[in-house]
Amino acid sequence: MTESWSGSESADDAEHADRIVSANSDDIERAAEAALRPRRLEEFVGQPVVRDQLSLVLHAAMNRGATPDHVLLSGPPGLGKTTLAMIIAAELGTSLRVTSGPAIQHAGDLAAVLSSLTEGEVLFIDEIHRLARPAEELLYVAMEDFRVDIVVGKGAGASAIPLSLPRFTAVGATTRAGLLPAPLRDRFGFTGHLEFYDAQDLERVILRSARLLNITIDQDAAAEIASRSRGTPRIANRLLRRVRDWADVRGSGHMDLAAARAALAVYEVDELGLDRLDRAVLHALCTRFRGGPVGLSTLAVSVGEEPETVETVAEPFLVREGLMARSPRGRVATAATWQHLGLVPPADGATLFS
Ligand SMILES: Nc1ncnc2c1ncn2[C@@H]1O[C@H](COP(=O)(O)OP(=O)(O)OP(=O)(O)O)[C@@H](O)[C@H]1O
Repeated sequence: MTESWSGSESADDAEHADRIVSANSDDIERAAEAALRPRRLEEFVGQPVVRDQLSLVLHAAMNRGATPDHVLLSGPPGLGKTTLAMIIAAELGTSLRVTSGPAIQHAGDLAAVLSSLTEGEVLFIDEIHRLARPAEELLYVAMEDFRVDIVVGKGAGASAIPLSLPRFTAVGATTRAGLLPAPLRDRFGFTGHLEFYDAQDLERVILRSARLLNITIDQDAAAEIASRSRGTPRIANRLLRRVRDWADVRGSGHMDLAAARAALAVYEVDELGLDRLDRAVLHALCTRFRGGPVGLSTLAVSVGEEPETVETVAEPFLVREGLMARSPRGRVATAATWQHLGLVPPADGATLFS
């Protein structure tokens, strides 16, 4: 399988990839991740529903000697969409071409990529929801009719010359499936939704990565890292590397439970996987605003962050874990928030006891 890359990070991704519990990654981390990617479907841990459905789609097409339907993979960052795109190409025994929505500025950029495809190749379009509209329209036709219309000339004298394309499989990845226009969504014959991983599956991801990195790790240490990894393999692998650093420098090199706990304490990742920013937000909510409700901007200012950072970086996980609730009047602490911080809620507070 060959692979080429012409992508770019979104501003959002680059900005927050330095957080140890960020689900995003930067280019340096992607290099470290490459060695840990499962290469075949059977190595891909967890996500049994998507794995099974995808296996059927691929094998049915292979049995018929046909090119599989286009595949859309949706789900939060770091759950394995890029990995699955690579696996699809490997299972089909073909090569993978990689691009991304933000890397394609003009329809012509996409036309160039499409016209260089060879028969049966897989074209991976990361962040497909960020494709420019003219490129999107070109993609509809390419996916449906395996054709691009090259426009020659301008204005009234312009004409379109159809160029037929080899049959290919498009694999789109998106963290925001809801932003995809329906005509584009409809051209994918199969959509796989990746879910957050449970602790057992993350433990398997960690044990597998440890094997590949030649690290010996106790099972309870792997379980400890898994339980702090926010349901995300990318975070699990990152925490594993940080625990290995600790074990090598301050420990005996062996990764046991004590080493895992000590390392994660150094990196300020608590037992629920919250980091310093998450805890600062919750602490301010409870101690400065008596559990809320408080507006996002006021809350953000109180922790010295931009509202957007609190909203996009800290809040989704806190809400998912039931540690914060949104109400029409602002952000509100829950019973779990007070409990996690070891604080007692005020008797007349607005805390949600759900
Ligand atoms: N099911 C899995 N089994 C083992 N490792 C996995 C699995 N899913 C993801 N990983 C690991 O997690 C890392 C991140 O995965 P990947 O880059 O595929 O995520 P992504 O969903 O494409 O993220 P993004 O949306 O940021 O592009 C990879 O290094 C990969 O090794």
